[in-house]
Amino acid sequence: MQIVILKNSAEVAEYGANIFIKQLGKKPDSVLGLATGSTPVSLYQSLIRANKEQLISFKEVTSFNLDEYLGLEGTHPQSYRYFMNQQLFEHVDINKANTHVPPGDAENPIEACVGYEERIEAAGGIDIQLLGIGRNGHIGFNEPSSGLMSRTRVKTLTKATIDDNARFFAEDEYQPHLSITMGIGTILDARKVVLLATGENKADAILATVEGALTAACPASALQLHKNAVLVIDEAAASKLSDCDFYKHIEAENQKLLARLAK
Ligand SMILES: N[C@@H]1[C@@H](O)[C@H](O)[C@@H](COP(=O)(O)O)O[C@@H]1O
Repeated sequence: MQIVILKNSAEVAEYGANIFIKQLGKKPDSVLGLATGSTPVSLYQSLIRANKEQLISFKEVTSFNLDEYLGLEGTHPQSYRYFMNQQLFEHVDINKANTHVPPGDAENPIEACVGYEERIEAAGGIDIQLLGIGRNGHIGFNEPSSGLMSRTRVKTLTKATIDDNARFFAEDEYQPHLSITMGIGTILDARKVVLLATGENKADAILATVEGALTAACPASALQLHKNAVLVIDEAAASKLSDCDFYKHIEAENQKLLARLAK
């Protein structure tokens, strides 16, 4: 796991955005795995800017989002489809027909999950998957106890996640307690994974992800198995790691080596 510790959330967003900008420069028809939540919003803003400045194009991009609330239509303001339209898709030159979010209004959610996996496979698999992390270590909506090889399926949300996300719903509004989410196995199949985390309230989850055991109790710890996973985190999210200086030293050495090889 590559661990990049930066000063603040603005630097995290910029670093993360540059990974995606480079990816699209190298492969304009990339298959992107996208995420929702508040953490990736600034990264999406950087991508929108880069698109407007014609540094990158989304014309040939296909995208697959991690998850969706079960029971919400894509037009519902709290649905993740709506979020993606608002935060990214409507501001860049992407062909909306090539954007995929699990269907929260599927009549048969079980079949819809199988179909989602088939579409990812037909697109050639995900080149680069963006992730946030829940306070309990969830990725997508893979809550603690999720199978480490799981595929896209219906998942019940924990009370902690429902409470954390309650801020997005009005008090009298229906808040779903079920979701459709890519599985941990689906995420691990992506050729590259970029997890962003900022703020002190993510410090325990980051500690468990980086230094804890590989366990379904912390779904993000599965990234320890990934060949090409990078964690981009700020000082606050890194604050419980045992040796931040060592992680920073490794990263500085990595960068030196890359700079030497690029000459
Ligand atoms: N399903 C999403 C996750 O994909 C996201 O990582 C998490 C953290 O969100 P935030 O970035 O707002 O802390 O929230 C939700 O539960």
